Amino acid sequence: MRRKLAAGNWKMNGTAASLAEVEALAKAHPTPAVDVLLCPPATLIARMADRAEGSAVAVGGQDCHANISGAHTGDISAEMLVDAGATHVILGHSERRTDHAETDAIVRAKTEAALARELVAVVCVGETEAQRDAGQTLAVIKAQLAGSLPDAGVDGATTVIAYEPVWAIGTGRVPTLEQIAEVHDFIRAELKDRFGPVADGIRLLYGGSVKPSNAGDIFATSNVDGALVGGASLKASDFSAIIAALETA
Ligand SMILES: O=C(CO)COP(=O)(O)O
Repeated sequence: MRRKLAAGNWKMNGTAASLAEVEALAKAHPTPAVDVLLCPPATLIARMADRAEGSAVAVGGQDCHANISGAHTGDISAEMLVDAGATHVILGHSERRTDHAETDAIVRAKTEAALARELVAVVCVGETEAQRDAGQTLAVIKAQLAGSLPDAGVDGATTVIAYEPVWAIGTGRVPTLEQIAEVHDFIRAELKDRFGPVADGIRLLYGGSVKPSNAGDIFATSNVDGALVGGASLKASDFSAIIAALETA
């Protein structure tokens, strides 16, 4: 049985004042029936980890470098994330793939670095609108999974996959439940093909315009084990409602 996961990605949002949201969230869910994760910008990781200590809220990064240290101005290593108190890291988000030209090979190298430092890797895949319109969705997901995941170390304890259709991120547009189920079932089958029975333990998150109003339906969908939430994770009240929907799904 996979334990469900509600993950929030704050992206480039949040300052010290935002940490009050973490305290509110921790207070609202002292013993949640699902895992809860918040991934703030790098500047807030250590402070958020301090505030979340002793609570059920885990803290993660939004990216890490493939190397452990060195001359990489502006970058952060997996080891530094661990040192700051992170237990997870989002890798290969479509905004990183676009803004920083991250290829599948780069995402794979970063994932290897994360797994080597025992960070749970939340690896993101998802098609653009043009790719969906061209009927390429499953082929795109297949290639991203094949290229972004390492051969060794991937299992339910170490790795989470987030399916985030690029056209659904921040747009208020959500795929139909059938479309979500099709992709999630496909991802599960691909993971089983490559990794065998351990693939059954890998959580599959849906991401893209998840709100309190649509979370219940999405969480009832085949092979959806939680969500990677952007905008609606910034306010404790919204994210809390999504956590509650996941707890009762
Ligand atoms: O990209 C996302 C999470 O990583 C989704 O963002 P939104 O929930 O704001 O659409």
